[in-house]
Amino acid sequence: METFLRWAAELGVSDSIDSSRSRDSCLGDSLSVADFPLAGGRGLGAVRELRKGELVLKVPRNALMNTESMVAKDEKLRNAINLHGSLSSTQILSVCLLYEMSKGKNSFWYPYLVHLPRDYDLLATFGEFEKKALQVEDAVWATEKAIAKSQSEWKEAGALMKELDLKPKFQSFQAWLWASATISSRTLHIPWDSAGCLCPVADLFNYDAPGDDSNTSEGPESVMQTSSPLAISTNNHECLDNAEEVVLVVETHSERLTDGGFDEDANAYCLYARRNYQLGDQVLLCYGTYTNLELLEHYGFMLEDNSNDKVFIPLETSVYSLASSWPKDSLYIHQDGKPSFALVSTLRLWLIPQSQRDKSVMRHVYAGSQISVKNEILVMKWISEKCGSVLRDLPTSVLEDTVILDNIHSIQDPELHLEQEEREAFGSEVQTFLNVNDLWDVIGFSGKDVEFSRKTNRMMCKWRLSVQWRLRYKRTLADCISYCNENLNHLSATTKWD
Ligand SMILES: C[S@@+](CC[C@H](N)C(=O)[O-])C[C@H]1O[C@@H](n2cnc3c(N)ncnc32)[C@H](O)[C@@H]1O
Repeated sequence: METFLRWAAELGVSDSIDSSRSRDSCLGDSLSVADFPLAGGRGLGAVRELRKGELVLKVPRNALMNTESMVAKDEKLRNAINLHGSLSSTQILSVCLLYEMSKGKNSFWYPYLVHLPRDYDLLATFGEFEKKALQVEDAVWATEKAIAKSQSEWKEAGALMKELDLKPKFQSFQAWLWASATISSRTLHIPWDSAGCLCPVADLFNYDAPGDDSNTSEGPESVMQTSSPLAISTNNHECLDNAEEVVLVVETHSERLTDGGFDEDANAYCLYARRNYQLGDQVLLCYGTYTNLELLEHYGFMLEDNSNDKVFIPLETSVYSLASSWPKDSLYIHQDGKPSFALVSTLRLWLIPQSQRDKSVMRHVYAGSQISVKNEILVMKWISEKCGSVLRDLPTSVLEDTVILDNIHSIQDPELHLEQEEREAFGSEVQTFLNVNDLWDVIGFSGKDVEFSRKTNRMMCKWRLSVQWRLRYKRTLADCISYCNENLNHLSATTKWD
């Protein structure tokens, strides 16, 4: 890491206001590399108090790794790419990255490349077992789509990789998955290439979800390359009774979701503090607004506490056609269990007989007000029953998933010795994992001095992510049922007095 930080300093990467001073490391004045086991692992910590909006890192253009900068240093690469103009800019960047990796120590970016992760947990890298462990149809489908997309992009890029005479290991699908995951999870946005750029040192910032502070942040634009689908709103639910307020929330949320960008005048990537930090705090970057499934797809992790998470429940086609005023993806349940403004409004309308959908009813619906207590009871009952039926149809319950996560933890813990009875009590999913990986003997060893293979470790990490994701999904549905039931109690009390 020291060699890398010295190399970066030589290129002008700096976390200091006085970037003219020559230094042994590009960090140390504002930031340092540290481990944050509970929030992204390796990341950047504050070595002093940082003020919101303050410039914390500058990476000059000559350090950025993008198609243009790689091609400029290599004529063979330039000529080959010119022959394959039909590939997307992301495919070309992936090939360039693999080509640069294949140069080993001869690559200009070698000191940076050796510190890239070896493995990723993005959906496209999931095997059959981990994919199935997601359980929820939408998530399984998103995984299949991500895998199929990677495969077809890899095949399309095959001719260019052959042209470059890459060694077979750099042409393999495994290598392609690695390169495209590196690009998906680490590139920053640049105006001149839609594939973005790899930005040494700046790609060590871990993720902070845009929260309440995002709309008042004074820092410049946010930066991560992967498109950030803007949420309709993260907290519009609180505005149920005022449709105008909802519009305001949507607008302010979409205003500022970023913490830096390429500065033409400075000819450098500039990163700013998105809030105040104390000495030792992890300094984070907002890559955009993502649900947990999107975080898994583009970055290979999820957040237990993600105010941008959304749970979609199956709705009748007639509900969607009624919801023409709201996009389909606005009909969801917030992570805290509250149904979205659009979902509640649409159901209010859907659950009232067509003959009664007059102007005054429509006005109530669009203003976010309840139509009548009777209608509101139907809405809450409907949502609660739907969530219940989704939960019942899934192969495991919240409790079973909690036990499976504990089992995964025990299997991963090198210190823990599992007694025979404990092993025999494993459920069928854990047993399948142990069978597939031939691990029954290994987990019985005291102190587990036998190490798992890299493949087993990777599979276990992805499996754990799948279980965490589906458990979070189920908890949201369970919280939604509680929310509806509370409302129902309140509404029935009201009707008693009517
Ligand atoms: C741009 S890199 C950040 C630096 C990265 N931790 C490293 O060691 O190189 C993005 C990756 O960091 C991890 N990450 C970032 N933020 C995270 C968070 N809040 N929780 C868990 N993992 C996170 C994910 O693996 C993600 O794909």
